[in-house]
Amino acid sequence: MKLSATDLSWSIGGNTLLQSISFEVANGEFFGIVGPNGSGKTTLMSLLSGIRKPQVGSVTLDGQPLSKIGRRDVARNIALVEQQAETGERLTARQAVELGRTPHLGAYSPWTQEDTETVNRALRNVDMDHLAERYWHTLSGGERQRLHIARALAQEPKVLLLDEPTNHLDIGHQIDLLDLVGKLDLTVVTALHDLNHAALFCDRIALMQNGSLVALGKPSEVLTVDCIREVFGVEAEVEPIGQGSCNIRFVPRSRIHHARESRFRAAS
Ligand SMILES: Nc1ncnc2c1ncn2[C@@H]1O[C@H](COP(=O)(O)OP(=O)(O)OP(=O)(O)O)[C@@H](O)[C@H]1O
Repeated sequence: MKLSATDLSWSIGGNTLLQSISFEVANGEFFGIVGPNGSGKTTLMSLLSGIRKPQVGSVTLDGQPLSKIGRRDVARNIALVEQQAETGERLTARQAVELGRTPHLGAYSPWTQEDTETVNRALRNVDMDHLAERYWHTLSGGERQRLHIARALAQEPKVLLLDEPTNHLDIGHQIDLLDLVGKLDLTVVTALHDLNHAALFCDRIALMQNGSLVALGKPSEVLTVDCIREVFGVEAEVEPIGQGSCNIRFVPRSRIHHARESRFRAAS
């Protein structure tokens, strides 16, 4: 399913959080949103998911404005994993994932064996099937995060929106999760902080700064030395590795100064 943002703006209390954002995410694309803290990634996600309504502009799903699609149909098509989602309920891991089936259930479509299988598959996909009967409050931050993803997978959406999905996960589960999500037959939009992960997994990247979209393209087109310096204030070496991807090596400022001084001492 194609997801489009056209001229999106959003303000609160006189502060402009998003300004004139436009892009299209193709069916099946893995699309990353990167940018420093406070650049507007979460705000953008909330508009793309329909949680917030744009004050200016529109979000469309296969050309149809979200505002014209009923809440239930939006939930059947779009799943959002929020950055700080919590549940205060006394639920087991399995019950938390079963909530993902809610948009598909109704008076004439009760729970079936197929729903159970969908939930089992989602639990297996995030490596949480062995903890399915554990209570939520007994699980670690990373295990809970994996369940949030499983709940979204159980929803069987066409578009998966992830706001920093690798938070709390160890490196093995970070890579497994992005790999899994990339292989699903879904349109994926994910906010990511790790630029190397964005470069490795995303087909294209949108770079945000102060509520504006400042670059859009393949990872190696967006994550250039100049762009990383300008937007993140960090020095880096970038090595293109083909197919629009790249490896980034960050260089702390103190080491740059140190290297320059060493060269100076060697020359004098
Ligand atoms: N309800 C609100 N009222 C006022 N300011 C807000 C509100 N929500 C967010 N902001 C501000 O808007 C800016 C963008 O926030 P947002 O959460 O979208 O950024 P982000 O890119 O997701 O940041 P992070 O990487 O830290 O998660 C921030 O400066 C934030 O403080």
